[in-house]
Amino acid sequence: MSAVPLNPTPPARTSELSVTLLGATGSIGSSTIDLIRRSRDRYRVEAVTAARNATALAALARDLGARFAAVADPACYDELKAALAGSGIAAAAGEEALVEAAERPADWVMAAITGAASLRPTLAAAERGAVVALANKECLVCAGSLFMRRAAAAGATVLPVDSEHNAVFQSLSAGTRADVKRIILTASGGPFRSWPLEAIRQATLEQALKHPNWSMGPKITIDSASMMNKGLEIIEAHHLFDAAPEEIDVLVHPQSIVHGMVEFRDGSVVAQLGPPDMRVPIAHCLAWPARIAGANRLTFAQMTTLTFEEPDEVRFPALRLAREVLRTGQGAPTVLNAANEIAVAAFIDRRIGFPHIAALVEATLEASAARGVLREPEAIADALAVDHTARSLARDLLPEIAAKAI
Ligand SMILES: NC(=O)C1=CN([C@@H]2O[C@H](COP(=O)(O)OP(=O)(O)OC[C@H]3O[C@@H](n4cnc5c(N)ncnc54)[C@H](OP(=O)(O)O)[C@@H]3O)[C@@H](O)[C@H]2O)C=CC1
Ligand SMILES: CC(=O)[C@@H](O)[C@H](O)COP(=O)(O)O
Ligand SMILES: [Mn+2]
Repeated sequence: MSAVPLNPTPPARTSELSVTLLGATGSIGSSTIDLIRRSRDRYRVEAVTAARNATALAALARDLGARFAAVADPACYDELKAALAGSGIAAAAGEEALVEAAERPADWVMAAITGAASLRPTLAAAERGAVVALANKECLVCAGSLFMRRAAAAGATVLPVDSEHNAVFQSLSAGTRADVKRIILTASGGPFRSWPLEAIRQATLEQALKHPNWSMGPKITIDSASMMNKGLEIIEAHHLFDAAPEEIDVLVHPQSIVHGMVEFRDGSVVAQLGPPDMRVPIAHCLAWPARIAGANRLTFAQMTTLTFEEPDEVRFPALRLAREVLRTGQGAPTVLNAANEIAVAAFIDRRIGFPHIAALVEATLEASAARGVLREPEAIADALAVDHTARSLARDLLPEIAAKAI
């Protein structure tokens, strides 16, 4: 294990930090804005982005005094432009507009667009040497080695926002990297943690969207229910902390109070605890290496139990698939992520059942291997080409998988 996150050298701070929020209208975006609103004199908002939520984005841009607002969907441009009329805030639309938002000169960029769509804008922020608060994990699963290499070459600072990785980042500072024995990511286990396999197979969309502890966007909430989220997080930890797969363990911890731990050579285990509120890790990244107010405090006296159990890869096959693609390497993680995005969208659209999510991912991995799609991406364009091919393979396989009784 070597020393990452990248360049943990505090950025030069002026009295005001300029920030850009990629995915401003989402769950992470809202939590970040809540923190910014509490100390308006400390932050200046450069740019904000969304996918299609133009009216909400315009309202945020006006309220925060942003200079630039962009939506991914060109069809939403007119709505954004009209909602920003007279504000002096520039409006833009399309994939390149998201990259333009990330390229604008903000000190700190929150990367909170869902999915591999985040890759190009997040990389654009990293490549100009910004401090990147990385909430999005799919960009590392899609192209982690390339992303980390290019961010390092540009002198970017990548701060992990994902609660487990933020906890590991904080815990790592208790020792030297050479003395780290293992990294432990905790998992809530999701809404189906204690369900028998037969019941999980019948799980509905409404049941899958009921996360026991965290309030999050729909895609990550479904990933938590299938435990694909933890699989993606193993791959995320591999890239962020340069950790070998066997150095990363997962423990199911239904209370979501201990977010991550690091075990050192001497037997010491250092953990970060906090309420299940993303404002805690976001505040850590926003002020790093200083500290600001984040969320409500933990009340230890009201905490009756903290429990830990091994994850079950039979009831949650997505975890096994993520471990397998990490061993396979090359383009396999890219395919896993792309197929999972297609599968989750299909489940949300009620086109497939819950167990078909992992089944579609597995079938797409097999088809990709058979067609030689799993080659190592040597450039971001290669990773995006693998992502593209995997998505069309998954779409082609979808009717056959949906018809299967699992
Ligand atoms: N929520 C959480 O607590 C946590 C989230 N994360 C990660 O952070 C990221 C964001 O999650 P979350 O905030 O929950 O997601 P949400 O669905 O709540 O928000 C996603 C944001 O990204 C925008 N967006 C979605 N798709 C695209 C696209 N294709 N192109 C451009 N913009 C897009 C949305 O815009 P619009 O509103 O227009 O749809 C919205 O602003 C994910 O990668 C997730 O895994 C990690 C740890 C915890
Ligand atoms: C808040 C956060 O970091 C999520 O990734 C969370 O961990 C999801 O919960 P699960 O542990 O159920 O996947
Ligand atoms: Mn997480």
